[in-house]
Amino acid sequence: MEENWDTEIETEKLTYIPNFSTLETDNTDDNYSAYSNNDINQNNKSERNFGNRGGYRSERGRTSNFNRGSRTERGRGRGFDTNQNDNFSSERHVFGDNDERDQRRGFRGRGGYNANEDGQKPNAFRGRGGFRDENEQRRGFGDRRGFRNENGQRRNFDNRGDFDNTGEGEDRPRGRGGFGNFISDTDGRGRRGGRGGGSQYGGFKGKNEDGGNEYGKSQGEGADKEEKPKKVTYIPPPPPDGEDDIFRHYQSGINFDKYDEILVDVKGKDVPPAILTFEEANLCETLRRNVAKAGYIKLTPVQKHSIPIILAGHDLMACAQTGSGKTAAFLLPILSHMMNEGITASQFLTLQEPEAIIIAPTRELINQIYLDARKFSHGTCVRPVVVYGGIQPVHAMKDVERGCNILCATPGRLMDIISKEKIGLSKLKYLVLDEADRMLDMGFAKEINRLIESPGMPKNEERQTLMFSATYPEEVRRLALKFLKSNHFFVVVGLVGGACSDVEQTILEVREYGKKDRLLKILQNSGNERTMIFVNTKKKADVIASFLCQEHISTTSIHGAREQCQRETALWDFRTGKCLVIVCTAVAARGLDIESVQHVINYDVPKEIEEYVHRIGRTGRCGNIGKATSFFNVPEDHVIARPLVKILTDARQEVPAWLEEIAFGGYGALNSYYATDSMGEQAGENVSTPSFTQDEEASWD
Ligand SMILES: Nc1ncnc2c1ncn2[C@@H]1O[C@H](COP(=O)(O)OP(=O)(O)OP(=O)(O)O)[C@@H](O)[C@H]1O
Repeated sequence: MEENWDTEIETEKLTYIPNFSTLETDNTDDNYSAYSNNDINQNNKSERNFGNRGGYRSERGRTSNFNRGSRTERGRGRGFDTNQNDNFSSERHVFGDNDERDQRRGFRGRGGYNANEDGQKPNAFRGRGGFRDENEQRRGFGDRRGFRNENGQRRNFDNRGDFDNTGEGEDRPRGRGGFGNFISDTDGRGRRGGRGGGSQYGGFKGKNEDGGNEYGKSQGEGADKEEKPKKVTYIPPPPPDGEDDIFRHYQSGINFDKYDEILVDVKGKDVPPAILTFEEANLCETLRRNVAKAGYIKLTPVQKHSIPIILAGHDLMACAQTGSGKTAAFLLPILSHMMNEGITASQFLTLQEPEAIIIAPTRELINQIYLDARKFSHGTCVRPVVVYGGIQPVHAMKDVERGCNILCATPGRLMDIISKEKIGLSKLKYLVLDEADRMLDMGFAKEINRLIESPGMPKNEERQTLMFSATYPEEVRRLALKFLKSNHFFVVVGLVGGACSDVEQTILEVREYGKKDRLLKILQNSGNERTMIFVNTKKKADVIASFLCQEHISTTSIHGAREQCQRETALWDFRTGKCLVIVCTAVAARGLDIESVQHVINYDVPKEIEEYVHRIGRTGRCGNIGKATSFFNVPEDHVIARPLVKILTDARQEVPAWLEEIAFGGYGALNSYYATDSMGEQAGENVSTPSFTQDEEASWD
């Protein structure tokens, strides 16, 4: 989690400035996930790709995509279609058989990669120059490129790398070279097969490595020993400036008014009375105007109860269902205070002392909160700033120096910027932990403790501490007390940790080997629904995304091993509808507010029930309805059966009998399940081992 800021600054060199308008037409930087490598791309965009022989076999052993070209009959004439110079970018890639599009295809049976659209100009891998044989003659990706093998010979996207899916669906990584790093063995051989490998920027680490390799720390056995830490050069595009963009919002749904029926419990003494309208909040004129422009007419329950408590200067822990407006519940009273009491931070001081610090666990979420803060403070003198991992630190610091009243930050970057004495804490009045239970659990507790103990941090009694989440496991609630005043309030809208009642939940019993087929059927039958698919590992996210691309479903992915630029592009593609499907890890489970997500699919059921609640809460937001489908693989997921049944029951959802039996039938039920599974097969035959272990995305920041 700790980021090596010095390294980044020392080697600072701006190489890439994305521009969303370009990104739409030029996908060069959103190559598909792990394969993508801006490192390579930015220098010579045409020289990237995938080996036509490095194959990805489908579950039944058919070689469909990333084909082994000349080696297999079926493979001939197939491969990647890229209409543009991108690889694996979400939408344009079609992996099909011969058709007109073949003209421009890379990775064809014999042809290399005609990177240019017109096929005229040979970029690296054109003509017959694709991958040849194992003696490395006439191998595509010419010898000007990286990807050496373990023996130091240059190798590109060797056919021995990549993905071979053996028969019954175990996505088993093999591979020694090139994009072997895509899915590599645990032994690390071939991982990141050499300099220039995709792994440094968004490539994969092996199973036992942790996420977020934004500095390209290469640790695998097969890693090039000379490899230096990579600098972070990404500068996110400036947020949109026009009013239309700043205030863009989606409509609240038909169930918005039903929020009023949810019971609210406020624990604490002398509770300030709830407000019923925005007028009662006594916001200044500019804030009121901004609230109206944002499309807010009526308060949600968490807003009704939290705003007066915060305005009265109290500490607060608030729990309300996903998508019910918690962000505005803390932003509006903080801004209102600032407007009434005045702000002090001034421009062009190297040490900025913000009045408010907001922390959230993921980069994308903190950015979203920042955009909300920017929206509500539009036209005022309050200046919100955002800092998070994966972007050029110098850029972030310069932005802070321009003046910072509200600092939105991920914890690691926050601690870095404090230790660099760019941010002082002596004027801090509000400390907000969004997704508070996540911020206080094992993943981030150390950072939060360090923050609280930082020099200058006002004591509990001298600052206002606000915590928001849809879930609060009991042990976290106990931990939270340490950071709150003793007379704090606890607002509970509905049930603590309850799922959003506007999401229709379906639990399907699916074994590991059957998940792909099931997923495909669901997506093929669902028309054009915007869908988020959650898996438990970064590797699997890419595997499933490539599988869906192969099946002509425009898909992108977001996870901790992708470069920040790619993560943001993926999210943008999904938000704008360029890709209808996004495959995600836990990194996208919390807080993200994306319009019209109709369906959440838990391809893997998460290990913790809280994450389940947050994941399915990406749909059914702000009174809109949504649905969530979860593939419950009994051998792997039985542990979560009981809390899952509770969540379903509390949300008045149907509980399948088999799930109830597993949840409450004890070992007997499980044993009988193993003895004869639902398909009537004998014990053991179908008990799959997980393809991948869950790789905790602890370093989200
Ligand atoms: N009073 C309101 N009227 C209309 N829209 C609202 C109102 N309050 C919030 N919204 C909108 O509802 C959506 C969800 O809000 P928000 O992201 O704050 O939810 P949340 O409770 O923080 O969700 P999560 O638990 O997933 O983080 C946003 O698009 C937000 O702009």
